[in-house]
Order: sequence, then structure tokens, then C-alpha cells
Amino acid sequence: MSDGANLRGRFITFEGGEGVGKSTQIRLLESRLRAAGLDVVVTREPGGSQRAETIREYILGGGARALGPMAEALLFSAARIDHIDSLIRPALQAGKWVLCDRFADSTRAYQGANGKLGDDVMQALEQVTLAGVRPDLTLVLDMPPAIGLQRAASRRAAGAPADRFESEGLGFHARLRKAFHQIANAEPRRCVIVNADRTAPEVGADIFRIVDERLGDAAPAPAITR
Ligand SMILES: Nc1ncnc2c1ncn2[C@@H]1O[C@H](COP(=O)(O)OP(=O)(O)O)[C@@H](O)[C@H]1O
Ligand SMILES: Cc1cn([C@H]2C[C@H](O)[C@@H](COP(=O)(O)OP(=O)(O)O)O2)c(=O)[nH]c1=O
Repeated sequence: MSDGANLRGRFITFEGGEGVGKSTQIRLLESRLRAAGLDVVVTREPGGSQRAETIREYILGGGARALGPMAEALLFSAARIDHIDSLIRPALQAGKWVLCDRFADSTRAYQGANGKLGDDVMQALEQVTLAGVRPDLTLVLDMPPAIGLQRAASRRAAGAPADRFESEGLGFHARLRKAFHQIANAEPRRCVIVNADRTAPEVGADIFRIVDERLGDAAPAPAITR
């Protein structure tokens, strides 16, 4: 596929720490966009395609932890390549709106900032992984980590263990929040920080307003390189 191939759809990613309400808000936005007559695809990372879901199970089960943050970043990226190739790019080329629960900013925050991988390495990894498929809009859902972790714990079935990243300490989650702020502040044209410590309908109304403001009329289509 050559540079400049047309992606007619819109790509919106939801990012943030644990339990900030991404899935809830994606469902709300999905129904509002569908009601507006748009063709919407909802997906998530890690996962979103068959091979990527297999990698997801391995990582979130803790299998890759001992390999260290660089190898984990490579595994998340391998899953992302399959997800982009088999689902995201074809959907965007078909003019669909893709809503994705986490994407490359999670690698920047969880493996990059928290795993102390350099920005140069992360940028190079992103460039080869994304091959031009970058979000039109990224909503960074923000709240104090203790609240999100509490929500995530209450969502889990009684007795179920916390997953690979949920079980990290509060310091890890505080660094994540800072990393997401830095990402959003560095790319204000793409990212918006949303206060997620409100009722779901309040957050949802804010998100719909932002989407309407930013993507209400067609933005230029991004170039793709793979
Ligand atoms: N605004 C909100 N206020 C209170 N609880 C919420 C809110 N949004 C979501 N929740 C609840 O918090 C938990 C985590 O929400 P979820 O949407 O699954 O978050 P994420 O996808 O970011 O992990 C769920 O039990 C959900 O019902
Ligand atoms: C996409 C991605 C996710 N993650 C982490 C964030 C989450 O802890 C976990 C995904 O698990 P998930 O159950 O989907 O969590 P959440 O509901 O919080 O989104 O993987 C990374 O560390 N790097 C990544 O690139």
C-alpha cells in the first residue's frame, strides 16, 4: 500500500489509567454516532483481532512480565500490527468510524514512561507499527488513580485476581496519569483530556460535544505507509 492512500473513516481512541470508564464511554458514543447514521466499529487493545487476542491473553496473564518492558512493548506492537492490518485500516478505508479502547498511547505510558524506555525508541517503534494509521482524535479519560482502581476492582468478579498492570502499586498508576497528561499536552490537536470523575452521562455529553467540535465536519484523511 502506498503513501497517501485514502482513509475515509474516522479513528477515535480512548486512553487513560485503569477503570477510568473507557468501555462505558465507548458504548455511549457508539450509540450516539449510530443514531446519527454513522457506520461504527468498536474494538480494543491489546486485541481486536484473532491473533492479537491470543497475544493479549499471554501478556495480561503475566507471561511476558519477566521479559521486561521492551519485550512487552514489542508484543503489544506485534498485536497492534495485526489489529491494524486486519481490522482498523480496512474499516477506515471503507469509511467507518473506528472507536478503539486503548492504542499506541498506552504503550507510550505503560511501557515507555513506566518502563523507562526512551522517547526515541518509542517513536521509532510507533512509526513502524502504525505505518501512518494514527488517531484523528484521542480522548484521555482522567481521574485520580485510586478511584479508577477502586472501580476496576468492583467490576471484577468476586475473588478474581487483578491483571498484570492493575496489580502494580499506586506509584505506577500515578506515573501513568502523568504520562498521559504529557502525551495530551504535547499533541493538543489530537488529544483532549476529559475529567472522568463525574457521572457517566456527564462525561458522555462532554465527549459527544468534543467529537462534534473536532470531527463534525470532515478532517483531512491521514496518509498510510503500509
Ligand atoms: N462515570 C462513572 N461513575 C461511576 N462508575 C462508573 C462510571 N463509568 C464507569 N463506571 C463503572 O466503573 C467500572 C469500570 O468502567 P469501565 O467502563 O469498564 O472502565 P475501563 O474500560 O476504563 O476499564 C465499571 O464497573 C463501570 O460500570
Ligand atoms: C494497549 C496496551 C495496554 N496495556 C495495558 C493497559 C491495561 O492494564 C491492559 C489492558 O487490559 P484491559 O483489561 O483491557 O484494561 P482496561 O479496561 O484498563 O483497558 O494492558 C499496556 O500496558 N500497553 C499497551 O500498549
